[in-house]
Amino acid sequence: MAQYSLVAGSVGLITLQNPPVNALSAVVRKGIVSTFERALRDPKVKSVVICGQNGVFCGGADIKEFGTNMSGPPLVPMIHAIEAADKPVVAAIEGSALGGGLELALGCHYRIAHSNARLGLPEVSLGLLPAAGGTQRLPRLIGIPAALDLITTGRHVTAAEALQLGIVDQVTDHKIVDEAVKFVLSVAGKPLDARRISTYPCPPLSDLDTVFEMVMQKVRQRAHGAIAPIACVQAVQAAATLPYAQGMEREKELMATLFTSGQARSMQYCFFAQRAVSKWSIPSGARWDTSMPRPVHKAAVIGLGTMGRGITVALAQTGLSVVAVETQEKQLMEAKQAMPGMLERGARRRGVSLTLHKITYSRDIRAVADVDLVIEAVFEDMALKKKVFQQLSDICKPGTFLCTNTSGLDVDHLASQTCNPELVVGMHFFAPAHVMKLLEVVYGPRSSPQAVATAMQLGKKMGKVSVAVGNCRGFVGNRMLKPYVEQAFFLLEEGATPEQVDGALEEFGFSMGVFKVSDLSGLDVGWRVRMADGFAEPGASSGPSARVRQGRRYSPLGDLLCEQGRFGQKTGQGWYQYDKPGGRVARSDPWLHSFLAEYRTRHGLVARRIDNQEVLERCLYALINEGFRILEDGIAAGPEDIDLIYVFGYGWPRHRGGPMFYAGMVGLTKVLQRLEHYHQAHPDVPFMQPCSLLRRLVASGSPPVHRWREVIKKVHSQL
Ligand SMILES: CCCCCCCCCCCCCC(=O)CC(=O)SCCNC(=O)CCNC(=O)[C@H](O)C(C)(C)COP(=O)(O)OP(=O)(O)OC[C@H]1O[C@@H](n2cnc3c(N)ncnc32)[C@H](O)[C@@H]1OP(=O)(O)O
Ligand SMILES: NC(=O)C1=CN([C@@H]2O[C@H](COP(=O)(O)OP(=O)(O)OC[C@H]3O[C@@H](n4cnc5c(N)ncnc54)[C@H](O)[C@@H]3O)[C@@H](O)[C@H]2O)C=CC1
Repeated sequence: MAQYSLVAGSVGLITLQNPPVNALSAVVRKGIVSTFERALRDPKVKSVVICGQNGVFCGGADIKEFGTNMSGPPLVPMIHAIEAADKPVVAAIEGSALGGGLELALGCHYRIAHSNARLGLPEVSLGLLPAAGGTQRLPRLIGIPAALDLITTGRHVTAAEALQLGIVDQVTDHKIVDEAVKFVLSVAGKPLDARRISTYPCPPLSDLDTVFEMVMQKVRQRAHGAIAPIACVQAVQAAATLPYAQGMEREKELMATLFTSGQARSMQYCFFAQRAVSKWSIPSGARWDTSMPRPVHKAAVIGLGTMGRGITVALAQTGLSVVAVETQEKQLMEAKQAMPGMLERGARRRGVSLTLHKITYSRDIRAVADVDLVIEAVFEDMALKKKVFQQLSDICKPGTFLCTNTSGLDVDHLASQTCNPELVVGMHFFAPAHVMKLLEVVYGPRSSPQAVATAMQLGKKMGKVSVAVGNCRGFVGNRMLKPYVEQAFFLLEEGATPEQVDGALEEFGFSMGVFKVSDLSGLDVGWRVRMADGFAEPGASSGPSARVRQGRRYSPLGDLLCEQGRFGQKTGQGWYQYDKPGGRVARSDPWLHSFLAEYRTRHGLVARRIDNQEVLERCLYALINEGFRILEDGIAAGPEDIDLIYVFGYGWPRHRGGPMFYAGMVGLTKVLQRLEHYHQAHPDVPFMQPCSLLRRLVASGSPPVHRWREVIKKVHSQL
């Protein structure tokens, strides 16, 4: 709703009230319309201030309403009425003014912001565009280039930047409503014609066509198949080239296309999934709202290689004191040299000033004696990690949480090396750890609720999307990767090329295909895992039995490349070739193609033409099938957890909502049928055998993804 009061004798104060973010639900819109009409009618009222309750102006349209039959007064005429009023209207902005919230403010004649305010048009991240005049008013107010930047990226700006851009007229540190009232009294009687943004001409730009061509090209490249950013450019182009009324028509048309698209549904699902996973619960019964995290003031990182450096930076950025331990002098020196630059670039990326960081370095693990939490990031070697955990258990003060960044080793096994296994959890970061948003918090059977809660809270503080997952080989993300990569290898055996497989995945929306990613992270990583699992064996990659391991189909292709020293980018050769070791630009490698041809001949395989649909179905459905197994095993609490892990950790396109949501969009029956088809064709590939949970869901009528938990619960209760 919207509350109305008369203040200072002549100012109508409208307060949006819809906790927690004063979203513009039907009731709120109704409240604004009726209170505004009242203010206009009342002769005592000479001016109006619009503000939000509880320190937030407005978080925009009510996203929950999007999937429903929307009722109540529409936003566009409401904002027009405000702009057209003959009494001055000031938006008093504190906290967030986002989406429809900012569009409402742009309809006001003046905008005053508290210095804590964040403003933005984030609709693009929901698969939409700012369709309450945002695409038409913002370019008229701040110019085309700045408006394109804000609208196509959805980024939020601080009050200071908003002032600089000309979005707000004044920034204050004082009480926002008091300042707004003072301000509106000071402008009483001034003509309002020049304050109605819709009447402004769009600031001219020379060579408009070239500007839009270039922007469109850049946006298309970044979009990876998402349609909203492109529609955003088209809408701003309408603002630049058409009269306001026609621009509004174009905005509406483009919005209608986006609004009903599967992409918008997927992205809105991701928005709510992100909030849902923070409300974690685990099989022991521990939950986010009943488990108290312990404060962490001082942390330690053991091992300053690729991951340890990133984790140290991410911890230091939150203001924590960090003890960084590395046994190798050379690694320690390199880390000390690299980290200031990482911190500086991080501050720039986040738009904050670089503060003094409290990192101390040591080669001696005893330096961690007084910390509250340790994150171990030494080599992926169980024997070494066990030793480190034994040492930590001896050295650390009582109650210190001991966390491991292992990519997939048994967290419980590590916990059993310590005197207090309840203090042990996995904190699985993704490379580069100071940039990537995902954190898997891995609980073992003995992890205490407090340990899980502390790791989840620390992750949040570090700006991560933290997902609580159970302990199994590879946890959620890497476990699902195995069948996906395996299918990619099989496709090469059957006639595909890395270029084709990557091309199909990139067209689907991944920023990089599976082979390019392997080259980037190092082919030796997977090779070591396969050796540890007893799949890859030295000398066993050739010969007639090379393609069968442990009674199932196996492809030794990755092992063969590693045996040749082709580890990917780091060696300059992998599935592609690079201009030098460490090179970044993948080029097709004729050697690899001959190697594949010889391999097929040696094993009596006849290359066939494989279409992109088969590539996608086999790679993605194998991965999705494993996702169902993970749900069945109770390793992930729900499909949202898996989806966010893939969106934030593995480059799954957000506009496709994550693998489990995508399965629902494709149709569970179809996914099941195709898995059955591929399993029949490849009976020696266990990953293709449809999971019984998938069968169960199909038998229950393929409920929408938000209702899968009911079916999963039933499955678990019958175990
Ligand atoms: C047939 C075709 C017809 C086509 C015509 C279509 C007509 C439609 C016309 C509509 C035109 C309107 C255009 C428009 O205005 C579009 C929008 O405004 S879209 C919304 C844009 N806003 C956002 O994206 C902001 C989203 N929110 C946030 O970023 C953060 O929540 C925020 C920074 C505001 C606060 O962050 P934080 O303090 O960390 O809190 P949480 O994120 O945890 O949120 C708390 C709580 O609030 C819920 N929530 C937040 N924002 C919204 C929202 N806009 N709507 C609904 N609910 C929201 C959030 O889910 C949390 O609730 P939980 O219960 O905990 O999940
Ligand atoms: N590299 C990646 O992309 C990811 C790696 N991980 C995991 O993170 C861990 C570390 O991986 P990376 O950083 O890639 O390895 P890395 O090889 O780059 O670094 C490991 C570092 O640990 C140091 N070290 C070894 N023993 C030590 C000890 N006893 N005390 C202190 N330092 C010691 C080494 O000298 C080395 O600098 C592994 O468990 C790995 O599986 C997890 C996610 C992603």
